[in-house]
This record gives sequence, C-alpha cells and structure tokens, in this order.
Amino acid sequence: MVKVVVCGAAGGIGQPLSLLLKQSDLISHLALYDIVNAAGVAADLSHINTASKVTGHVGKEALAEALKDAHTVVIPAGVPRRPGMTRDDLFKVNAGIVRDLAQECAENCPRAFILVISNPVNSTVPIVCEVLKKANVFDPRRVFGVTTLDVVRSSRFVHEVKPQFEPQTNRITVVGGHSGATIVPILSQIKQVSFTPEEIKSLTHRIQFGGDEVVKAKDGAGSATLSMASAGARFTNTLLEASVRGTRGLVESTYVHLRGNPGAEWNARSTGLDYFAQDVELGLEGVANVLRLPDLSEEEQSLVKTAISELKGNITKGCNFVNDGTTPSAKL
Ligand SMILES: NC(=O)c1ccc[n+]([C@@H]2O[C@H](COP(=O)([O-])OP(=O)(O)OC[C@H]3O[C@@H](n4cnc5c(N)ncnc54)[C@H](O)[C@@H]3O)[C@@H](O)[C@H]2O)c1
Ligand SMILES: O=C(O)C[C@H](O)C(=O)O
Repeated sequence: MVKVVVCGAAGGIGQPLSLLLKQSDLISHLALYDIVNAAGVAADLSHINTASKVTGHVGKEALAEALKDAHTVVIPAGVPRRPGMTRDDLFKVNAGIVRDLAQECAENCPRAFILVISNPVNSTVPIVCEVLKKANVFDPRRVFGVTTLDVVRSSRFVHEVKPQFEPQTNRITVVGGHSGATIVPILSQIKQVSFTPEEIKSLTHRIQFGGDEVVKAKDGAGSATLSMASAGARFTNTLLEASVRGTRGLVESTYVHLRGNPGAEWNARSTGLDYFAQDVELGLEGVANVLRLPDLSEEEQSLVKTAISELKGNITKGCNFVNDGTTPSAKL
C-alpha cells in the first residue's frame, strides 16, 4: 500500500495538487488533511475513476489517523504571501504550523518521506528536521524542501527567450534555496542554446523573482497555486517512481539537509551550510546521492556566495525556533 497524505489539502495548492496525485497509479490511498473543508475535497476527488482510495480528515483530532501508515507526506499548509511581503514574513504563522505537523509525523509516521512546500522553505525544512531530530527519528534522506517550481520556471522562461529550448524535456539545475537571491539557476550549464550576458542577467533575475510576478498579478488573493501544484506533483511522482517502482537515475533539484546524506560532504564543505538545494538523485530510501555542485561561471559563483550568506540566517532562524521553544504568534 502506498499512502500519500496532503496536509493543507483544501487550499489553493492543496486542491489541484491532490487532483494531480489522484491520477497516479503508484498511489493506493490519498489522505487529505486540513483544518477546514478536506472532507468535501475528498468526496469530490473520490468520484474520479482511478484506483486510489481518497479519505478526508478535518481538524487536529483527525490528523493522527490521516498520517498513520503514510509513505509520503506533502505539506502545503500555511498562509501565502500578499503584495509587499517576503517569504520570510510568513515565518511568524507558518513556522508553528509546520512544526506541529512535523511533530505529528514523528509520532505517527516516522519513516515517511516529508515534502515541505510551506514557505519560507529555507527555514521550514530546518524546522521539520529539528523536530524529527528531537524525536530521534530523523533520517536526512527522507526530508525534502520542494524547490521544483524554480526548476519549472527556469525551463519555461528560458524557452520564452530561446524557443528552440524544449521546456518539458530539458531540466535546468537550480541551487541554493527558495527565495529571491537564494535561488540560483545554473544557466551556464545549458548546452542546447547560448545566451548573451544580458540575457543571462535578465533570465536569472526573472527566475529568482518569478514568485513575485504571481503575487503581484493575484493582487492580494495569494501566490502561485496551479504552477506549484504541477511542480509539487512532479516532485512527488518522481520520488514515488524512484522509491516505489525502483527506477534509478532520477534527478531533481531539491533543498535537503546535507550532513548525513549520501554524497553531500563536498557541497557541505564548499557551502559551509547544513542545508542547500542542488541536484539530488532519488532512490528507494529517498536521497540516493547528493550531486556535487556543477562548474559555475564567475557570476554564478558570486550569486551562490550571496545565497549562502542569506541562507545562513534562514537556517539558523528555523533551527532556533524549534530548539528555543518559541511559541508562534498566530497573526501576520
Ligand atoms: N515551495 C514553493 O515553491 C511554494 C510555491 C507556492 C506557495 N508556497 C507556499 O505554500 C503555502 C500554501 O499556499 P496556498 O496558496 O495553498 O495557501 P492557501 O491559504 O490557499 O492554503 C493553505 C491551506 O492550509 C490550511 N492550513 C492552515 N493551517 C493548517 C494546519 N495547521 N494544518 C493543516 N492545514 C492548515 C488552510 O486551511 C488552507 O486550506 C504558503 O506558505 C505558500 O507560501 C510554496
Ligand atoms: O512567491 C511565493 O510566495 C510563493 C512561492 O514561493 C513561489 O515561488 O511562487
């Protein structure tokens, strides 16, 4: 049985993500959890003629049952940005939500893969890892910050400038983290097309701040949901393909804990960080191999340097939140 749980399933990302996951023939049970409306979303999706069972779980009391026997837990629970906000501004509300969900995962499905979508990802992934460490159930191979939307945007935006670059089959490596300057697309490694320095500069900026385009266009009604659902389903499906079907050689860029992960020593040493997004080969146990950072152009080296200094603060903030026992404030 492969049970996948979506926490925050009634939200802007949660609903379309659950719809996409309902199409997977690798999932036998899709459990939808939210503090509101998950029962209705589950009833609706349960009529779709694919083999998986769908169950809805509403409210804290229903969370343990939702998580029991989970193979994979995907977390898009929490508030999105409004214009003028940074992802870090969401920490106040989302840190507590993610911490509490991680605690329940530690108690009810300690071996599950945990895929963190809730922002700020640079800090929420350390929060999940610290909670699992405290509960003595941490396996670095099993926790992922979902940065796939940056990869998806990179392919799409490059295609807009270079139509001969095929966006669905050509994957671009994106390293660092998931917010503004911490997002570093490695455009120098693209072999299919070449760029002028101006094109590199404007593409890099657009990829780093792609999220802002959507926040601005939605004008107070939230941030990316549909493209995120697509990216989240892509990452979940790739992980399932590797971990359930055993397909080898599948690689995605993702934000993971470096120490303790296979192959990660080099990146840990060269960044000096405990968490970093880079290409990761997925396998039966989650992370099979953290790939070395590719060769970087001079500009990319400087962007990575900037990303590292910002990530340091984001990571420390997430770790301290768990280890200092701070109580989250409920309002933005
Ligand atoms: N990683 C990425 O690339 C990426 C991309 C887009 C959005 N996001 C982030 O994803 C999060 C969700 O965005 P959205 O647009 O779906 O927001 P949304 O407000 O539409 O949905 C969030 C859902 O979470 C639920 N929720 C709140 N507290 C909860 C809890 N304690 N347990 C379970 N569910 C809870 C809400 O009821 C709601 O249904 C935001 O933090 C956003 O910034 C990340
Ligand atoms: O921009 C946001 O706040 C949401 C998300 O992180 C994104 O990149 O679209």
